[in-house]
Formats: sequence, structure tokens, C-alpha cells
Amino acid sequence: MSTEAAAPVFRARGLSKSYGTGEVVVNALSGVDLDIARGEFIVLLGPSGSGKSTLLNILGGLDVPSSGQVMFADHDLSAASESELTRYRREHVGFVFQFYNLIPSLTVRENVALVTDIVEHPMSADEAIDRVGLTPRRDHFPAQLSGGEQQRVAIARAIVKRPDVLLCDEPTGALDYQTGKLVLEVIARINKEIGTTAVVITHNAAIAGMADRVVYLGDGKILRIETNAHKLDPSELTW
Ligand SMILES: Nc1ncnc2c1ncn2[C@@H]1O[C@H](COP(=O)(O)OP(=O)(O)OP(=O)(O)O)[C@@H](O)[C@H]1O
Repeated sequence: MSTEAAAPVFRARGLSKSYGTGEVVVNALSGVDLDIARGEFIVLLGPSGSGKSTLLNILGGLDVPSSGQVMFADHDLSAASESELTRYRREHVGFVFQFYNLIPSLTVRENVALVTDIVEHPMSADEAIDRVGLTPRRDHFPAQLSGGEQQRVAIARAIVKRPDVLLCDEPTGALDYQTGKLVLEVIARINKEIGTTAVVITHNAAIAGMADRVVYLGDGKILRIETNAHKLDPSELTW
């Protein structure tokens, strides 16, 4: 990693999140400290209910912590207003979820171009579509595409704004093995070629091999963080 690539993008300290009140309080996150460097590829692993989505949502400005602090560069997300968080998400974050949330009546290109209209320095829709390998399908509608192709459209839509961070919650959860690998390859390529910091939630421990670091969550806490001395290409992963 270059010096520039090592600058921190996220810095979380004592991050906690509880839902509910009184006897039904759920501590989704408890005292999480985490730094993520610019350009890093992070995989979040942990059992169901361990707090992965809660952490990702806080990093992405979709949710706010109950206590503790989270900084994105020099913005304090934990102290941001709703409109500041909306601007943060719009300018800096690309989201990819398990389900693709494409607009069925719009073509691939139109789905991606929707974003280019509302952000400041987007790449062209065609470049984003090319980066996910879907140029031949750009005039097709979502229903004419496979699940993996639809997920690649969702990735194109997430990266067209040139986000600083790409946050992916179970991006391969609805896909078969081969298709899931293709989607991971696309995410790894974006991380490498554009330098977009990537945080990927998965239930699949085999995916951990492609990360710079793997963060293991359990019961709302970071259990351990492993650094991969040798990062695997998604094509080398088996599960
Ligand atoms: N809006 C909410 N209201 C109440 N409890 C919530 C809410 N969101 C999450 N939780 C609880 O917080 C805990 C952590 O949830 P979270 O979704 O972060 O876990 P996760 O590791 O992403 O799980 P999964 O792998 O099943 O998606 C769980 O016990 C969950 O039930």
C-alpha cells in the first residue's frame, strides 16, 4: 500500500448501539474500536446477530451509534444531523445489498444513470457498466438478467459516483457459487483499480481470504482482527 493509501478513512472509538428500552434492550454493538485505512479491503465475519449490519450501517451513515464516536476522514458521523448524513451517503458511500433493488422499468444504463444526475463528479454510466463487465447488456431490463448480472448492475450503480467507500451487506447471499465469485471479483477489482475502500459482510468464511483484514464480530464486539499476509484472488477461493 502507498503512503497515501494508508491514510485512515474510518476511525471508530467505543462504538455502541442498543435497540429498544427497559427489559427488552438489545446491545447490537458494544464498545467497538476500529480504524480502516483508505483503500483497504475489509471482510466482516460473525454469526447471525453479532452486529455486522449494525456496524456497516453506522459506517454508511444509515444509522447512528447510541454512544461512542465514528469519524469518516474529518467528519464526525456520530454528531451529524440527518441532512449531513444524507449528504455524506450521497457524496461518499456506495451501498450493495443482498437484493439488488433495481428499477424494473428502466434499462441497465438508465438504472445506473439515475445516480449520475444527483452527484457531483460521477464517471459516466457507460464506464461504470464497463467496469462490471456488462457493456453488452446495457440496454437490457433487470428481468432479462441473471441474479449475478443484476448484482453487477447494483455494483455499477454504487460505484458510478466514485464513492470513497463501498459497503456491501451479503452481496453474494442470494447467488450460487460461481456467480458469487464473479461478483466478488468485480468488487475486488473496483477496490484495486479505483482504490475504493471496501467493507464486505459475509457468512462465508472462505471469502475472508480475499481481504486485507478480517474483522471477527461476536455478540456486538470485535473478537479479533486478522491480517492476510497474502491476499487471494477471488478465483483462488473455494468453498
Ligand atoms: N432495528 C432494530 N431493532 C431492534 N433490534 C435490532 C434492530 N436491528 C438489529 N437489531 C438486533 O441487533 C443485533 C445485531 O443485529 P445485526 O443485524 O447487526 O446482526 P448481523 O450480524 O448483521 O446479523 P445477520 O448476519 O443475521 O444479518 C441482533 O440481535 C438484532 O436482532
